[in-house]
Amino acid sequence: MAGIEALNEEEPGVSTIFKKATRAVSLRFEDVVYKVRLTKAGFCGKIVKAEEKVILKGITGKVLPGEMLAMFGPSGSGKTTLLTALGGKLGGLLDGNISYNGKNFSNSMKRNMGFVTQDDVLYPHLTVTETLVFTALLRLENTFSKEEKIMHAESVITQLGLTKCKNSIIGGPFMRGVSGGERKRVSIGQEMLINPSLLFLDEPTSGLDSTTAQRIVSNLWELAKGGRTIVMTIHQPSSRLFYMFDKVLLLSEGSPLYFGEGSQVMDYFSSNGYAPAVPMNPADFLLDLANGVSSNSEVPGSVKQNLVSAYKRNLANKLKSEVQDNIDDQPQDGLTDQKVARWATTWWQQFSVLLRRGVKERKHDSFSGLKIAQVLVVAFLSGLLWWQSDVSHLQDQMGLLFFYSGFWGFFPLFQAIFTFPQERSMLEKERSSGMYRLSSYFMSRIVSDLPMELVLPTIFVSITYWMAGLKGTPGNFLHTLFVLLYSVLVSGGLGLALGALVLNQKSATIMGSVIMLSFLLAGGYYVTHVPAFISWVKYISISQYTYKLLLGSQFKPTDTYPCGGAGGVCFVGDYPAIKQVGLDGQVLGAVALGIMLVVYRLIAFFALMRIGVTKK
Ligand SMILES: Nc1ncnc2c1ncn2[C@@H]1O[C@H](COP(=O)(O)OP(=O)(O)OP(=O)(O)O)[C@@H](O)[C@H]1O
Repeated sequence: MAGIEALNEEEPGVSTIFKKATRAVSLRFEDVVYKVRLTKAGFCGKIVKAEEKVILKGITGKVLPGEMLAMFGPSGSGKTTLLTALGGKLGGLLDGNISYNGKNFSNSMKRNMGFVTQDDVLYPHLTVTETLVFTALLRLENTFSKEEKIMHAESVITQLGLTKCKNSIIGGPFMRGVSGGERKRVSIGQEMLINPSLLFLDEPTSGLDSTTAQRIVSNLWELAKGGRTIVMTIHQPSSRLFYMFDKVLLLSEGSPLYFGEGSQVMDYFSSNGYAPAVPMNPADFLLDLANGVSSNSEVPGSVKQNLVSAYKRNLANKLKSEVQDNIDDQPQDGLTDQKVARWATTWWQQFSVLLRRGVKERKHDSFSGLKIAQVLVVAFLSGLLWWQSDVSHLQDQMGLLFFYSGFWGFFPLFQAIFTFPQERSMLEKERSSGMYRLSSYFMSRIVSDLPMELVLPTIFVSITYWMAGLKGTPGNFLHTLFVLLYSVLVSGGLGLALGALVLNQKSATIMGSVIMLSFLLAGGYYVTHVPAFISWVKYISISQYTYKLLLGSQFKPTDTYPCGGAGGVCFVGDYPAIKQVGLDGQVLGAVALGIMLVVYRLIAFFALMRIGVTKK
């Protein structure tokens, strides 16, 4: 392992933390079979055909503390599926036994396990240090002080060779940030922070140059030698990487072709009549075999068939008895779910860390110049159009109030509708690793979005109200502003609920437009004589209640407006279009909006509960 030492010399500080695993975990899996049901939808989405596809066809093996297992196989051979199953993240039609120190997957195991997915799920605007510090604050137990948690994050930065880019942002598709290799190391660092006893990694080296790949696998090798159990999928590692793996699993179309010592894999295939014609990288040779390519001039199908039969003949039973061996002699750490608290930190800690992280991540987006410009342009334009209108143009003033309810129905709805579809993968990743409660995440998200939600409509009303010459007393102004802010929160809640229910930006946007348009049409401004069979829509219309409350903020039934010419006046309450909506029932309108405000948020919360649920 001279290569590893050389790399370690380059990185002072390597191995100074987390030398040993806190817990030893032996992972055993026996006859793991995974099926999916493929459905074919016919007319109107009706399922006309359902068939089962077997993705994993009886995989058996064990990985002990201190060992590193690499899973090889062509694309689509089932590596990620097996990794996900072993990581306790796969439900559905999964058969066979998977045990961790002889026990089923549990909360205590979840807290001791790291899982690095193939795609890096990271916030693009946070720096490397911020990303790791926030993760440390959320994932490390309260036996560490805040300063110690931050120190751990910094040690991981040093250990993974990220010091040079620690203050760079992660970046994203439209924003230059750290390199792909550095991003991958940040993802691994997030898992290393908790000093996991069991670490799963899905293609940690894909897309990286061989030196960076070597560095990452060396780090993992070191972690394994500290008593951890490491399982990874990997595509075509170089030969020097290949020999770092203690154990190797070769898959082809879901069937195992080999499981055992990495150092013996070439001998095994030679003894079965498959040896490379020229010296070559063992990983390339294994991949050729799994693809049915051999120098033995056989037809591809028969190579795979022969190897599957050879596995059944030579390895299947041997492995099963090895997996059963010493099954009761597991590392005993006495940790049970009863002894391990479900969460590493308190609700309040989670809330405040998530709030700070959310504000940092979204400050660019929330107060983007474009958004502010959009609101300012519309505000000044409507201020000019309604310039110094007065009660003699009652219909115009009603039009402005209805425009308030429409614009501030759509705007917050479309701000909020993207929230959860965009956060879905982050929520999935973090919730499945038991990082925080859904309630602390949800509350932090709502609170961190509040400033933007409330500041923009306040600016808007402050501009248009005075330009348009609405009632000039502070009381009337504040009344109008509060009604509008209240309605903004309700529309935002509807957006959150739709986004959380559908989790798809496109569908949620279409649904949002249709619903908001229906609310607007039923708002009482465009049509006042609605047939009885459809008039119920107004009772669920945010626009109708907002419009009613806005009218109430400006007019009393006994207010007068000029009518009939020659100095005649009429009561505002008798104006037909106002009479239809009614200035009475203001409290009921406010209560109805209040109910919607709560209900929409509850719907969003319960809809999110399905995200990141892991198999127990
Ligand atoms: N839920 C599912 N429904 C249908 N097919 C599925 C499902 N999950 C996995 N598969 C199929 O199972 C096979 C194995 O997928 P998997 O992602 O595990 O392969 P892989 O070896 O990790 O591939 P890659 O190296 O490209 O990541 C693929 O053919 C995939 O399309």
